[in-house]
Amino acid sequence: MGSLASEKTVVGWAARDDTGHLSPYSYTLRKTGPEDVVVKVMYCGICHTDIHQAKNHLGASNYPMVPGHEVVGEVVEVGPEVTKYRAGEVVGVGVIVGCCRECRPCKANVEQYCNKRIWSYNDVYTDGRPTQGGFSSTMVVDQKFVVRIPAGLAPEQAAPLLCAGVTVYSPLKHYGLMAPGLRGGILGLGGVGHMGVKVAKSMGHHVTVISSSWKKRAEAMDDLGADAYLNSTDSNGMAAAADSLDYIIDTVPVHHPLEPHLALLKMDGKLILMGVINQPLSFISPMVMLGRKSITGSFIGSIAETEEVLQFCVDKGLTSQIEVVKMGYVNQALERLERNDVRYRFVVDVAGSNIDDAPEQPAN
Ligand SMILES: NC(=O)C1=CN([C@@H]2O[C@H](COP(=O)(O)OP(=O)(O)OC[C@H]3O[C@@H](n4cnc5c(N)ncnc54)[C@H](OP(=O)(O)O)[C@@H]3O)[C@@H](O)[C@H]2O)C=CC1
Ligand SMILES: O=C/C=C/c1ccc(O)c(O)c1
Ligand SMILES: [Zn+2]
Ligand SMILES: [Zn+2]
Repeated sequence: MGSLASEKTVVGWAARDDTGHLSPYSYTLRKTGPEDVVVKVMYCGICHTDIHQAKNHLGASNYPMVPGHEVVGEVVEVGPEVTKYRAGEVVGVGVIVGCCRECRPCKANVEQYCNKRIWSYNDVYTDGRPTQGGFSSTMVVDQKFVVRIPAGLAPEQAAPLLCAGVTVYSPLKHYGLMAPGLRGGILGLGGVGHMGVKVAKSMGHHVTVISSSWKKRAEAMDDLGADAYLNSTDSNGMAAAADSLDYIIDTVPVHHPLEPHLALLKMDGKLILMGVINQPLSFISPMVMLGRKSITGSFIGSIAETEEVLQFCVDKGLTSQIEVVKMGYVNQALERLERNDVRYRFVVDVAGSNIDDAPEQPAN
């Protein structure tokens, strides 16, 4: 309880420019405010968005930038008005750490859609400081944006649920796509996609993985439990699967054609875009008109949905498939993620990496 007497200096691993290379960086955290929770980071997942941001794919990156938004840690201190958490509890932090609390999305508890949302990194907090993410020893976060990690979930397992997990859960819930027996497609079998297979299977769906090669076929079917597998470059297989899916969760992080995937949808089917792509995607209008199909997008999930997906995973005994690495490996991990060489999520063991001892690297 109580607030820190002074600002605390911590070490995070920051990108200094659009090479996206991370190196140790010292910065100060704000003093613990009345509603703040101080989180000692244990684990942080690596999402493809961390590459987009560190490498400035969206043209809005500010440096130094400490990425990381799948954060699990231990509460080490709370502000005097914090009611939800106590020191010693294991908690999670995701993509959003602030919102206006007054707009329609905020009032509807879908604060991720608030136009005044504050991102957990590459943003500016209400006190004017840059926000910094979870590849750091410590974060200070408003209790509203902190979730409890339920008993029965290992902290490193929980990390990918805070972005990848809720990102697939939220649109399935919102669009009424949780009913058993639905036929779903997961386009792009990476961090988000593999959670898509697991969550959709747990809802009782028939799940087809749509991948860019044959490489992941055996693991998709045998390890993740997918029911069918399509290689999007196999036009015969794609044609045979036309008009078969109720929805597709599209996680591809680069420009790609939509029409071959729209053709897989049944009447009223939904193509749900997840990938952050800074170039226009295109399709001819009959591809959606002749079948009343929809193309939509979805952005992570709310804090309430994050709590729900964590409990959903406990209840269903659902785990993420992760490779745990130390912070010293983070640049290799980012490179491997970018070249599609991870099954399926890297999680950095931040607490086990002694990052406070690392000498700071000069900015380039
Ligand atoms: N909307 C939202 O709220 C969220 C959006 N995202 C975004 O979703 C996208 C996917 O994220 P994530 O799952 O972490 O990414 P991953 O890199 O883990 O997975 C992406 C998958 O897309 C496929 N792919 C096809 N072409 C490429 C390519 N050229 N380079 C890399 N992968 C390719 C691969 O699957 P295969 O081998 O099967 O073809 C790959 O495994 C990103 O753009 C990310 O920013 C992430 C989280 C939340
Ligand atoms: O990984 C989570 C963030 C996703 C995201 C979606 C859209 C967008 O414009 C971003 O900058 C990030
Ligand atoms: Zn993410
Ligand atoms: Zn708002």
